[in-house]
Amino acid sequence: MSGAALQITGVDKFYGAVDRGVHAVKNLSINIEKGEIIALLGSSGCGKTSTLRMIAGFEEVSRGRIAIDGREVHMLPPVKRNVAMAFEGYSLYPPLTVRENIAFALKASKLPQAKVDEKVGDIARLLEIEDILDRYPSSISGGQQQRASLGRALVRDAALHLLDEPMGQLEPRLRAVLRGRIKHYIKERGLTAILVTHDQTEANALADRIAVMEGGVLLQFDTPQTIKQRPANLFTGAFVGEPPMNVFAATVDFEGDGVVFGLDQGVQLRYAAGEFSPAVLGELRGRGKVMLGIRPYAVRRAERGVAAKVAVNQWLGDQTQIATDFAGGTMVLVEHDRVRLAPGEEIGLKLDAGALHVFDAESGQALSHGPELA
Ligand SMILES: Nc1ncnc2c1ncn2[C@@H]1O[C@H](COP(=O)(O)OP(=O)(O)OP(=O)(O)O)[C@@H](O)[C@H]1O
Repeated sequence: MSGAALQITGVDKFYGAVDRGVHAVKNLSINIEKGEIIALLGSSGCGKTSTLRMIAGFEEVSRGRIAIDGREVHMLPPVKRNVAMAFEGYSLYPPLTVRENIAFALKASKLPQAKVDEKVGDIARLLEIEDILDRYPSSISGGQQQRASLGRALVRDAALHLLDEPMGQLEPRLRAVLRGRIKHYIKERGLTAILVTHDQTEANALADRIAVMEGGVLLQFDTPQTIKQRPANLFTGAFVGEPPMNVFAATVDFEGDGVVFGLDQGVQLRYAAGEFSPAVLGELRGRGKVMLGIRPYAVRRAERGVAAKVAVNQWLGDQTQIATDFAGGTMVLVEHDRVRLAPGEEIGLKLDAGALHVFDAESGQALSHGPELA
């Protein structure tokens, strides 16, 4: 069973009757290696919390199997699964101080008191909660409770650390600082962690691999870089990346030695056939329609490019985001310098073949990324 820390095989979750209730997680299979940090990423209601709760044992598995460290656990209660959890609603014990709450998690390890004190001190420093260690949960803020709960989970020795939106209540500066520290802490100790988040920055910063979910279905499970550069489908392409990928419906035609994508309002994007591999050309041939995606960072201004009209131009202090009216929709581009363009100005856009993502018009499955097949 090699180094698999977690194996989820064909798992379904129904709330209510099997096959009739709410189908929250659909035929999920996923393997996680020891020492990996995984993010379950998706919009509200996509099934990520249900997945985490099934791993923890707070929700029953309707179908399928879950194994931790090679041992099937889906029939076991939470305490028998050897998992440490920081869950919203999995609250601190009110009669114990923050220090006692965190130390309590170390009870089973039977460490000498000095060692317990050291561990509690270390994690409190890391999470910036040293000053509230002797306070009770009812007298600290939501963000402090969240960090205390995270500390309680992280100090524990466990096969899996499950973190549900662990920094959701923290302000952005603290969240950014803690992300780096938590990642370092987890990696240094070789822990295996699964994080639920709807914040892609958090997923990108913390995770070795991201599982993108939508409608209870796992859409892609890969490194942050691959998900950005080679999204497996239109949903992932549009969901991951900020600002989001520009997406346009297009017809495909072959004219002479070239490929022509026809967009709304008669806009045509023309490419030499040589800009795509023969396999991509084969994939495009015979397809009436596709969806085209291009990231805002990859859209370039060019005098003789395709016409677009500036709608909104915003300088964000470190980048300019320009939204243009283009082919009956909106094409957003990002430049690193400050760009002075007024709304209503006409500009030309260049969409390099190398930056085009082509998706099937019906299924949304990726067909090609730049010149290569998906
Ligand atoms: N106890 C429940 N009873 C019935 N349906 C539920 C229950 N819990 C979740 N669901 C439904 O299951 C689906 C998945 O919910 P889940 O909480 O797993 O999503 P999520 O991606 O974690 O969302 P969020 O980010 O909002 O927490 C949703 O349609 C939700 O309404």
